Amino acid sequence: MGSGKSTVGGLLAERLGVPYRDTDADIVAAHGREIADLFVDEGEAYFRGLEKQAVRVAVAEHRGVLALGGGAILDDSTRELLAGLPVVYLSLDVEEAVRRVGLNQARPLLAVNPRRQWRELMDARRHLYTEVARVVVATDDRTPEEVAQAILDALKLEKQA
Ligand SMILES: Nc1ncnc2c1ncn2[C@@H]1O[C@H](COP(=O)(O)OP(=O)(O)O)[C@@H](O)[C@H]1O
Ligand SMILES: O=C(O)C1=C[C@@H](OP(=O)(O)O)[C@@H](O)[C@H](O)C1
Ligand SMILES: [Mg+2]
Repeated sequence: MGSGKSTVGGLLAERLGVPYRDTDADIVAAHGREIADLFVDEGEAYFRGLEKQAVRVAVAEHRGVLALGGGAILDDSTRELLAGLPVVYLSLDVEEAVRRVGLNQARPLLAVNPRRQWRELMDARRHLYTEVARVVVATDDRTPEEVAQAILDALKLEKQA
């Protein structure tokens, strides 16, 4: 959360001349409810079920850049689905994450004590991000444009003619 997946994903797609898609946006569009409302009204487990399905559909039909929600890789079968794909892990440190999204109402998992919550989530997830990623790109001290360029360099990608 806050590493810039949704922001940089759009820029990267533009640079590559391919479509961009975000599974959180797909869930909101399909269910007509914001992510925070789904968490509060239905609970995290319900949201994770929708997310698992949204990732499946997007990976099957989308050809372009796909941004996932930060918790999508908690699901074993989602990690299996991502194996072999050019997955990018955008990293950042806790202080920068809190600056970007601390106490952000759209992110229910950070709504209370964001610094501690973010640190705990990362301690639990870091090994999963590393497991699924083909490349890791640090986003601290980089603009979204610089992050997009760093991804292109790391994956050795360029726009097709
Ligand atoms: N490299 C960056 N430097 C500074 N702010 C950023 C950067 N990338 C994203 N942001 C800002 O951080 C917030 C979270 O970005 P977002 O793309 O929604 O992250 P994610 O999808 O990983 O949670 C947004 O306000 C966005 O403008
Ligand atoms: O890390 C998480 O568990 C979550 C990350 C969010 O997406 P971003 O990573 O795009 O903020 C969103 O899916 C939801 O609030 C849960
Ligand atoms: Mg996002």
